[in-house]
Amino acid sequence: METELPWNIILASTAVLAFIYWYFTSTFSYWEMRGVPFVKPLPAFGNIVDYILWRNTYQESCVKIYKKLEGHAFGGFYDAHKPVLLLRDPEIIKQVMVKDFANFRDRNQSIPEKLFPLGSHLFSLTGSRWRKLRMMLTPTFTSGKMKMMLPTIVECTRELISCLEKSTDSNDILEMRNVIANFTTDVIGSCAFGLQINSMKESDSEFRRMGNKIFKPNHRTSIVRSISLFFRPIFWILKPAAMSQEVNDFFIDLFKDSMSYREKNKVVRNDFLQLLIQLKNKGKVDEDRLSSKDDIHLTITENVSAADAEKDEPLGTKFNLELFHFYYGITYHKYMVIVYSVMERLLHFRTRSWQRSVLFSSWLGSETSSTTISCCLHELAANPDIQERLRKEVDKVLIKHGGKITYEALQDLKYMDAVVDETLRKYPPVGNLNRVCTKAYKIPDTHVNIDKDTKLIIPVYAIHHDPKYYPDPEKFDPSRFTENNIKNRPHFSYLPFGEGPRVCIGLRFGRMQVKVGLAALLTKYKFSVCEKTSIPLGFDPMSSTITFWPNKIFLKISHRDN
Ligand code: HEM
Repeated sequence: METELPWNIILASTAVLAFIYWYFTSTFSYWEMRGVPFVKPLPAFGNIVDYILWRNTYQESCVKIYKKLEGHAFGGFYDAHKPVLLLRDPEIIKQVMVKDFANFRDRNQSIPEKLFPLGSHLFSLTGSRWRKLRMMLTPTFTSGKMKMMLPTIVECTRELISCLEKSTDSNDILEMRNVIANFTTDVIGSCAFGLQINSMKESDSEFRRMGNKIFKPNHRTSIVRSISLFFRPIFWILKPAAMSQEVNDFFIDLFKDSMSYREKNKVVRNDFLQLLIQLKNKGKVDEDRLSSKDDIHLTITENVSAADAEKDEPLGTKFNLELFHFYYGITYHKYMVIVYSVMERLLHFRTRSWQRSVLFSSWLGSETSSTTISCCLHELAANPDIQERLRKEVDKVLIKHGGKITYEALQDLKYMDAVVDETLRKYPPVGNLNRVCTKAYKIPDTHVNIDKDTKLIIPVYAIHHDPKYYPDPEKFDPSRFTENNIKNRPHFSYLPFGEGPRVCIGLRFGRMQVKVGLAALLTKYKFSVCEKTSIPLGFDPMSSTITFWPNKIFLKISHRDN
């Protein structure tokens, strides 16, 4: 008997397939129609197939796109099916990040607050609300405040050094990413929670375990991330496990207990928690005057029209916390989120000016610092001559400053500055900067118009590895950062902390933490490569679109004189 073809099913399936094909390719003429050079996309995956399939990081996908656009100042590509403009030329980058900042004020990280009221924080805030918070925050990042925090960080190095002692006796091989993350966790514990976490001794501490739940790249967050590239609402529906009540409650209780302990026992320390207590009791924090010319770097120089200023909404009670990073599993500014949420819960009902409390949370950016220190140790181990030169400098400077790591001693570590700069060049923890066009814009001297809401990428990692600016880019060479060599490069070819009014607000805290950690380690220990060290260093493809995690960094550690 002849079976009848199920035409209705065939037609329905064809329509569904046609719709899917249309959905994933309908935007693919976007750049061609605007006369913008672009990289040919693959249906559905656009130009980031390797990232979506976890074959490389987003930064590495951008390197491939950057190379394909060689010879162009900018060009288009597709994030799955979303058109994105990639900027290559330092002059255009400067134009977007500084000169015409008013047209590109926001990041592409904004979150619909109605849908997800806890999603606002300095990194993701947009428009006038971002500007207002940024202006409030800036005075808390002055060199005066940094100087005040330094002893707390130095204190944390003692634990690091003493715990490594055992390993050096037996010439152990250590996974340095983990060791350094313990150190930066201790810094956070101490500066933000006023606690001695002792992560080195108790690497399975609850504090660490909860932190890892949120920030470490994992399969769940990576799956959510990949699927939501195709269909955005998935992002809001499939919340990664990190967003659990357990994690929130843990940090909130911890913070509450530390605060009430201090108040009851009249304990005073130079840290974030102290500033929070000040805020709670006085309604404001004593602000430092801008005390150094560098501080001006952090202030907003953007011109604000009177109309814009009038539109300023108060941050108000709607101004809630950053939990967005939980969703993407972004390892960006570790623990910042925790403090945001803790402060929200604690202060929301107690003080009308609670919203100012978010100022201090931004002080907490340790993931980027721990990536920087561990990548730097990796390079120092692979380049023993550089390690030795740096150690000699540290010795000399410490002798000059009475054997103490002081703020002034850190300023004298000039070669270390070059080593850190070179580390941040080769391994910029934030591998791509992003902006979104907030007001339609014509790229100067071209016929190209950028539509409002277009996403822009500044591919920091790719630029830092472009032989045009950094010959032999895979070579670790701190001499690239002598005054002369810096002058000979276009300014916007080095962007580890971003640029313009949205430059990293914690850059000084980050650098200070990195330099203190390195100085303490080098005075005692020597690092060398071993059979387990992977050269070159690879990256975890599950890293987020913004930051990347290096793979494990195995190094041999011994006493410096061995
Ligand atoms: C080595 C350490 C660090 C690196 C490499 C780094 C890098 C960056 C980069 C590239 C940006 C984006 C800038 C842009 O879009 O132009 C950024 C933004 C930001 N960083 Fe950092 N960062 C570090 C440490 C820190 C620390 C220690 C904190 C806080 C204490 C911090 C807080 C922030 C905040 C709040 C923003 C958003 C600023 C805004 O939008 O106004 N960062 N960081």
